[in-house]
Amino acid sequence: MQTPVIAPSILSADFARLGEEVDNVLAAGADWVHFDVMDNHYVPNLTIGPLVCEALRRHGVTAPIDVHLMVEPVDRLVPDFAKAGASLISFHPEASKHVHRTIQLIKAEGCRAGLVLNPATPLDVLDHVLDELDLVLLMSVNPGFGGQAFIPSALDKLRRVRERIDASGRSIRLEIDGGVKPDNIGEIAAAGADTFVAGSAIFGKPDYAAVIAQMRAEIAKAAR
Ligand SMILES: O=C(CO)[C@H](O)[C@H](O)COP(=O)(O)O
Ligand SMILES: [Fe+2]
Repeated sequence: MQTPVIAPSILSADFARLGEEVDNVLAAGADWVHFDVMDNHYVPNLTIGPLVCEALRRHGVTAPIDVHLMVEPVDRLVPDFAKAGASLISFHPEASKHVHRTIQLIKAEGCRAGLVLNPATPLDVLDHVLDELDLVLLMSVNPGFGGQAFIPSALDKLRRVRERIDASGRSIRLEIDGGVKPDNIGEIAAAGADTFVAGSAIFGKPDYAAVIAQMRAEIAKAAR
């Protein structure tokens, strides 16, 4: 297993104090900042764009910023996020007319590229592009909102994507997003995830360090 990564979703942070919230969660042991971009078109919600990403970089955030684009169309925003300081950019195949081209665009802009599969998206979207990817992001809720319950069928899907990644021989991260909590993160890790997004489970508690430590302990237990 690659070194586990904990990527708190700032969707559940206090946006009025965003810089401080990100500083606090990174000081509490988080690895990446998961940055959810919603456009009220691909998903029925509206969040934040490149200006906020750039503001976090200007604030002094040096950790990887993991941009999850829930927008349609995708390509127009890729250079803006790259300039704003995104480290990874992931997108949904349904939102791009030319998935291979969008992956190449993200990489040409100097970012790592991820493809996001919704709960009902079949795995064959990975055919012909898996070798081009740095990350596969499996949604374990339908995209659009934080605080939803983990959909159990994501576990079997994780196992199947893990097999495909291992068979590819490449170091592609397998990220899970939606309803991840200390009490289910062990079985999620055992099913093959190595990168864990959690929004409400972390920002909904007063002690971020305690939740992150509990998550790491559960992941370590699952690896034994
Ligand atoms: O992409 C997302 C929603 O579309 C969020 O990253 C995700 O829902 C995280 O929130 P939580 O951990 O509260 O489920
Ligand atoms: Fe997300």
